[in-house]
Amino acid sequence: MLGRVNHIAIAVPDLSAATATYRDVLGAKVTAPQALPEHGVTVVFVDLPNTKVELLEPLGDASPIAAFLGKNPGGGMHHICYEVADITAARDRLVAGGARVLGDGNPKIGAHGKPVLFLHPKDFYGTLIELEQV
Ligand SMILES: CC[C@H](C(=O)O)C(=O)SCCNC(=O)CCNC(=O)[C@H](O)C(C)(C)COP(=O)(O)OP(=O)(O)OC[C@H]1O[C@@H](n2cnc3c(N)ncnc32)[C@H](O)[C@@H]1OP(=O)(O)O
Ligand SMILES: [Co+2]
Repeated sequence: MLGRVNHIAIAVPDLSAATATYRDVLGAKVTAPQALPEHGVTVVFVDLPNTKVELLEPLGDASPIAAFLGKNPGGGMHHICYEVADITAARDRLVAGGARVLGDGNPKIGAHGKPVLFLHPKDFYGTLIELEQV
């Protein structure tokens, strides 16, 4: 069911500072910020030879990552995104197996313009999983 790792996400308190660190200290290529109000975050992507790193900061006062940053004020690893070929088939298989799909269970369009879903971290060894249909 799982394909490539599409991205590893790091929640940060200050996206422009984190962008500057990845660009200037780590010498990486970083995309321009993308505001995603429907997801309550602003993101940038660090382009790497074999995957991406997503840096994200809260957007608006109902951000799903606010509590995470409250517990990790300096930032921290937030989620891993795996690619899947058929996100509804993956969701149905996961739900049948007892996994919790977050939100209303229907895929939403993510930063790459593709359908995404999130799986509860408590079902996957303390790791928030995002699935992206490619
Ligand atoms: C889609 C656009 C973009 C893209 O790539 O295209 C993105 O990736 S946007 C990413 C931001 N959106 C989301 O994260 C949506 C899914 N997340 C959620 O629904 C919430 O963040 C949730 C439910 C995972 C946690 O919400 P919250 O922290 O408010 O709830 P709790 O405090 O009750 O947390 C429950 C429990 O889980 C632990 N937790 C929370 N976040 C994480 C995490 N990222 N990784 C691991 N564990 C996490 C939290 O500490 C609580 O544990 P407990 O032991 O009970 O204290
Ligand atoms: Co993501």
